[in-house]
Amino acid sequence: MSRSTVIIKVPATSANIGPGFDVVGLSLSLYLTITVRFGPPSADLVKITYSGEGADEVPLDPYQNLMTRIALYVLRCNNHRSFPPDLVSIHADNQIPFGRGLGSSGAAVIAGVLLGNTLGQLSLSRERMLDYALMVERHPDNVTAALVGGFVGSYLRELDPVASEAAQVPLSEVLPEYPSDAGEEWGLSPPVPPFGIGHFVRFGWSAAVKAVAIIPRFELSTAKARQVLPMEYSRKDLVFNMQRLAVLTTALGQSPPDPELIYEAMKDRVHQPYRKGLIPGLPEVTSSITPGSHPGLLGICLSGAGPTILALATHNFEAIAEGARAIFAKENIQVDWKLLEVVGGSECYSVEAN
Ligand SMILES: Nc1ncnc2c1ncn2[C@@H]1O[C@H](COP(=O)(O)OP(=O)(O)O)[C@@H](O)[C@H]1O
Ligand SMILES: N[C@@H](CCOP(=O)(O)O)C(=O)O
Repeated sequence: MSRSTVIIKVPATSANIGPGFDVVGLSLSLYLTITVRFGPPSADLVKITYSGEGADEVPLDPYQNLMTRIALYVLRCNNHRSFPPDLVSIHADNQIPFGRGLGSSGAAVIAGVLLGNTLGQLSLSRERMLDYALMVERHPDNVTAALVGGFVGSYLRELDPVASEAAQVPLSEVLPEYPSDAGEEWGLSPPVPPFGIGHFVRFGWSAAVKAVAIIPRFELSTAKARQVLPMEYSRKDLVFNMQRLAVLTTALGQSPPDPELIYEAMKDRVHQPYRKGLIPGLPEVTSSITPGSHPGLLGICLSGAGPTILALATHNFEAIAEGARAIFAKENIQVDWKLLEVVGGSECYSVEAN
């Protein structure tokens, strides 16, 4: 009898929430859902299919696809040479748009780690799975929120020199682009993650606070949006952000939420000012849509590396989204918008095979 079908469900995330660059993340109600089917052992390569976002552009070769490459990385770190012979197919149904600042790659990384854990029957702890994810996605905000869910703050532990060196391995070595005709020996000894790289805490979240995601119809890769950031910051700008982040992490859990406090606490001087050249209309959206002009709004910022705008609000969602749409329209940018809930973290469960 073959193993039960396994479902892996990973939420979208919005990172930074204004001042918390590379520190805070929020899991949101759009999902990457993977269905993993098993059957009689065979030498055939697993068949990958996609539906939804990115289906027409994502590689379906398991040695090229981000999710299955990560699963293979986890397997090989745990002495499994390849995908198990009873793995028949993987279907990914994806609601998270690519390259928009809603954590599609973070979700794919977490899905890949959970997949590797399932395929190898490894029983990794949640903390250990985070170590694997952080070897691939080096900023913890998206992957931690996608794994554990909610409004989450995280830091990377300072590692001892040996562990630190292991964690600095170039991504191309952690995740080699396996050639499709890769032999058995390819990538057999990948760098195993040090233990306890990432640490996190979940903050309170007021049930009254919803997320309006205003999603421009263009992609911006996170790598490109990180290249425009400076290497150094002034003390003034760092203090500006830290003061706001300290207030924000508690303010978003208070009932009723205070718009005056939150609007100011979602301002940022560490990443948004440098990204405005990549996202026409960004400064006007974040400065002219306010709790005064749009009652119900609490705060507004870039979602992750952009170009999506995240507006946190208690009501008046459509008017807020339409206000942003009008500003982007002046820049000839079309947008879609979605009202999202803050949700729990990733799930992995078995269902009866059919
Ligand atoms: N479900 C997925 N399966 C495979 N690859 C994915 C998936 N989701 C995202 N990716 C890869 O990640 C890229 C987007 O990553 P990134 O630039 O970090 O943007 P985002 O803000 O969406 O995370 C996509 O172009 C694609 O190559
Ligand atoms: N802190 C990162 C977050 C990137 O998030 P993504 O959803 O755009 O991948 C950054 O701001 O670069």
